[in-house]
Amino acid sequence: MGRDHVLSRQDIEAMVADGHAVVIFEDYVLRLNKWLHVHPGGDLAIRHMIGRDATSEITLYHAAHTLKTMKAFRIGRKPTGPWSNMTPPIRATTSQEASSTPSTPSECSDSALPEKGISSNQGVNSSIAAAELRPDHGTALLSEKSATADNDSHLGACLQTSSQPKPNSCSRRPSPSGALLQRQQTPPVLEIDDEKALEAARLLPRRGRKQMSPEEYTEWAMQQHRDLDMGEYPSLDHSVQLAITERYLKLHEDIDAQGLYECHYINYAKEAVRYLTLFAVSMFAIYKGWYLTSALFLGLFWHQIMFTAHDAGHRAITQIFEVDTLIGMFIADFCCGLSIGWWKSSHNVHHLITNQPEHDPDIQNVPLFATCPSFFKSLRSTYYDFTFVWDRAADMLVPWQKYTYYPIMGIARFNLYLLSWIHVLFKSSQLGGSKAWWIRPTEIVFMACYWFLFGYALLWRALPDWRTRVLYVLVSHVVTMPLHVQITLSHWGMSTSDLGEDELLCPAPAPSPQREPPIRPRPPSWR
Ligand code: HEM
Repeated sequence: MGRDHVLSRQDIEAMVADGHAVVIFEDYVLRLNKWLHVHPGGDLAIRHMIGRDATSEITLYHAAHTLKTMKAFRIGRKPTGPWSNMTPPIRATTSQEASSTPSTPSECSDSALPEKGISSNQGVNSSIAAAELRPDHGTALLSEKSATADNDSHLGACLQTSSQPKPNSCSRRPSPSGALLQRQQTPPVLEIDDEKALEAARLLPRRGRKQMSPEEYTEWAMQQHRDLDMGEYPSLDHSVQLAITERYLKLHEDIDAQGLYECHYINYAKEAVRYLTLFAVSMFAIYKGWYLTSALFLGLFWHQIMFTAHDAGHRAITQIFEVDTLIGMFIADFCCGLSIGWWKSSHNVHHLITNQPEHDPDIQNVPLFATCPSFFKSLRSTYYDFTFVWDRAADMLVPWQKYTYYPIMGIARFNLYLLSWIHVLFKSSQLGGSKAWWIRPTEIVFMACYWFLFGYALLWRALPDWRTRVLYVLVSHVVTMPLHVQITLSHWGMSTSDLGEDELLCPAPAPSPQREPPIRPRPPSWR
């Protein structure tokens, strides 16, 4: 079978079901099984795209010469017409949670159900799908199943996988023009076994919050968020999402035409002067014995220079993978003791699957903070391959998060040291070895240099006593707090609802310097 042979949707679905890493890129189907573990962008970046049209993501993240090499992975053409995204297997366990339908009256809402008994294993407002409660509660209730009975067919249609387009509609979100649009893809069919939970979920809106069990409350709160998003943001209808993509592309073209993507290296030179001044003042203060002043300026130096590390991590300075990674490594690992490899691997996943509680490492902070109700049930992180259990510590700490947030941000840098070392020492780096083989060993050397210079030469040799050393460490690290606050506040306040595979996650500009990779285009300005 030639590489130009058109594969049917069924063929592609079968390959995904058989565990093949298959993605769509432009008109072609790529099979990346052997590439997954050597991919310089990490295997998770690809796993989140399996069964999806990854044209935007691939175009955005790769250099022009890399894009040309993609041909080697072609196994055929995709069917003509727009590709309806499947749920990647890595998200399959949580896709049930994405199967929400608006709880406002619609053919799929409670009001469309028989008043009593809902008979239906099938006909539950899928909000309960997210009530995949903790196994230790013995209430992991939900399983995927096809709709069977004829009289439930409508309700079943409300709960189909997004990879199984059905003519029946679940979505009743208005289009920007105000017309009711039909969702082309619909969420999974679920079987609910536990009558109590079923009934509880059905009654949620009618009961006071205080009367709810923790599981009911969690489910209710998650549904509130989904409802809010369904009302606030553009319709999930394919044409609307496509229009958003086109507007992003237009924006990209305009920015490009105005030369705003061009990297003016002189600006980095000016930045460098600023960084070096801060560093020089810090060293001068040490020389003079003004230790806390020195700590203050060292903290300011770390705070400022990380912005350039961020650009380098996005390959946004020279656009050459090796050069930008080396710049990032010098700044992050050598000057600041933090792993750019860790940052790249987690930050790229963050941009590919922004603010989805199970997948985006940037919002996984239980037991210290919970940024959305999904964390109230124990949640497995696909990034850390670790379950964030909602335990007694979370029960105690999270209610106080509005008070603990700033103090914890003050010492957040210590956590970054820890994550960096865990990344370089214990994880077989999530950036695959092909083009990135040298990153991990170089990082270990650079980070060791940092600790030699900061830990030994500065703290141990240059400072007079332990009291000064402790104060120096605290002041220099707390000064960087605004950086952590800025980053976390800009993310944590945004929507975390998973609205399913129809939601646009990525606009599609081509690689250019000084630009952020894809984000969820959630600002209402697109309406
Ligand atoms: C689902 C599809 C894919 C996604 C989402 C993806 C994502 C990424 C990401 C996030 C990076 C890191 C960029 C950076 O650190 O600057 C990267 C780098 C890279 N990826 Fe992929 N990738 C995909 C498929 C592929 C394929 C099929 C190839 C095969 C040629 C490939 C080859 C590379 C290379 C060589 C790099 C290093 C940067 C470069 O040279 O452009 N990727 N990718």
